[in-house]
Amino acid sequence: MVVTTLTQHWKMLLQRIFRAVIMGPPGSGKGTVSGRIVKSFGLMHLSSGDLLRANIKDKTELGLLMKSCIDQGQLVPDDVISRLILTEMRNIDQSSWLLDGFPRTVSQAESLDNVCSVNTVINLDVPYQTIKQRLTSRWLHLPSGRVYNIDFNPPKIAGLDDVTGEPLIQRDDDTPETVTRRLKAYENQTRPVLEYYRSKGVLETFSGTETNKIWPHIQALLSKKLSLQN
Ligand SMILES: Nc1nc2c(ncn2[C@@H]2O[C@H](COP(=O)(O)OP(=O)(O)O)[C@@H](O)[C@H]2O)c(=O)[nH]1
Ligand SMILES: Nc1ncnc2c1ncn2[C@@H]1O[C@H](COP(=O)(O)OP(=O)(O)O)[C@@H](O)[C@H]1O
Repeated sequence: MVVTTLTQHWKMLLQRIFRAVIMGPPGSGKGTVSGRIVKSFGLMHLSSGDLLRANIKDKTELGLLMKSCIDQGQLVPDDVISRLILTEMRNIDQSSWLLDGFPRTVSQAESLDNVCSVNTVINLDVPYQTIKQRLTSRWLHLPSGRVYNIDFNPPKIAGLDDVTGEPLIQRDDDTPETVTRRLKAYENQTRPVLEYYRSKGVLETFSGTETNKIWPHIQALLSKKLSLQN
């Protein structure tokens, strides 16, 4: 008897390449939902924030240059992040993928469009008040990007990653003042990207305050879209 896991099942269905983007303000649950999408559907996951933090941790020239920008709650320059992401995408261009945190400006969306078109954009619409509460209790496993929350999904052992047992950190840009600046940047620079994708007919918005309530709707949408395209 052939036993296939759920992920293998979706990988078999994903013979044609499916390209998705997940958007939403800081703390809306992009990383959390991405983890679930990867687990359920086997898409490759590329997170611009994880990539930037890996560069900072490794003290690359780019990381050192971008750190102050990120710590001040500003977006890094379009040309820098577009080059970084589009280069990384070459490693996964034979697979179906999910971009998390990119594009964040209309200019970045146009750069992506010059390379390929996106099938679906998942937009997490979570109230700012909910976000502010979540981010002060976010903990991160830097090497993997796994996120925890003291209230929502605490690690099994406080301060340690469930999988590796390595220490968790709090992000320098998760202070209340910096979160306010990041929300302003979202409002001014990223919200127009939603309109950009809405006009292309690929935007799917999910509103709510709890990831566990939003997730079944995202799961249903992706099951439908992935079955339809094969
Ligand atoms: N209380 C609560 N926290 C959540 C929920 N969903 C995600 N989180 C936490 O909120 C924080 C931000 O989520 P994350 O996925 O990192 O958001 P991102 O910044 O959009 O990638 C993390 O600490 C998550 O563990 C939820 O439904 N309720
Ligand atoms: N596409 C992007 N364009 C510009 N800056 C970015 C981009 N992605 C990430 N950054 C920078 O990295 C920071 C952290 O991003 P991310 O981990 O996606 O955080 P968030 O939890 O705010 O969604 C952003 O506040 C910004 O400074």
